[in-house]
Amino acid sequence: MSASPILITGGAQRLGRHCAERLRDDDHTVIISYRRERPELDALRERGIVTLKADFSSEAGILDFIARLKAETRSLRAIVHNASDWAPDSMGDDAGANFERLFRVHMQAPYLINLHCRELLDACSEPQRDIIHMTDYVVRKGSKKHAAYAATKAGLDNLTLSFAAMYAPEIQVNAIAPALIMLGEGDDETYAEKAKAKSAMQMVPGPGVIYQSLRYLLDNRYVTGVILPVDGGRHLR
Ligand SMILES: NC(=O)C1=CN([C@@H]2O[C@H](COP(=O)(O)OP(=O)(O)OC[C@H]3O[C@@H](n4cnc5c(N)ncnc54)[C@H](OP(=O)(O)O)[C@@H]3O)[C@@H](O)[C@H]2O)C=CC1
Ligand SMILES: Nc1nc2c(c(=O)[nH]1)N=C([C@H](O)[C@@H](O)CO)CN2
Repeated sequence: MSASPILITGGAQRLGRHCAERLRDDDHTVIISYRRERPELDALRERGIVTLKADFSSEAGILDFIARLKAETRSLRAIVHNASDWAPDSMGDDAGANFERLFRVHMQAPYLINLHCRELLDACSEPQRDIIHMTDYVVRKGSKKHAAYAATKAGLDNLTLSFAAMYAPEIQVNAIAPALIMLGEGDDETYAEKAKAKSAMQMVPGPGVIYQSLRYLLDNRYVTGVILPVDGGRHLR
């Protein structure tokens, strides 16, 4: 079992949960952050996954999480910035608040956690330490309905390059840029067919392809500053 835990933010469900469970299968110690308590968290706790509550919608909330993370562990093997809000653009009075909320979870939280938790990665006794940002294919093309989401993910994309340069050679910093991986609960067959048609592979692969990508980055000592597309060939359509 690796001595230093791997942190996955937003690990209570979907891709983050899948990766947390697979990391436990691969004998890593794991810490996840969650925003909302729910019964499903108990199964993760029963597997020895440490769950820390976190709300990244304010700087104070981000800094409070960092303080509690530092009280929980003295070192980290890796940090996976997975927490995210796929909120559509608002055209009403809350457009600014919507943008700010997405800025905080997609950009300010990774930025402050990377800065304040470098010491935890440096304290890891293993030769490789990683930071992985979950971005999105949409960074390349923008979005008519999720412009704030795409812009703040683009900021996270760029932070990958800055932190890779700042933290080399001790810490590797990379991003995974997915396109459609999992459908949402409310997505019907019509949406699914339209979404599948957007990529050359024409499929909804499920979270396994993300864990394969995370595993590649965690196991490769010579990759940093890379944005790894996992998008079924969206750019080919
Ligand atoms: N699913 C897909 O097909 C795709 C996913 N991605 C990216 O991959 C990653 C995982 O996707 P997916 O599993 O669908 O993500 P989810 O939409 O399920 O979000 C993951 C978690 O983020 C947490 N979260 C959201 N806002 C905040 C906040 N302000 N503070 C703290 N936590 C917050 C939520 O916590 P809680 O539930 O406790 O409120 C949620 O469980 C994301 O970064 C996403 O942008 C990119 C392209 C496609
Ligand atoms: N935080 C999230 N980000 C994204 C999600 C999601 O469910 N949560 N889903 C998508 C879509 O699958 C999109 O890629 C379909 O084209 C994007 N980001």
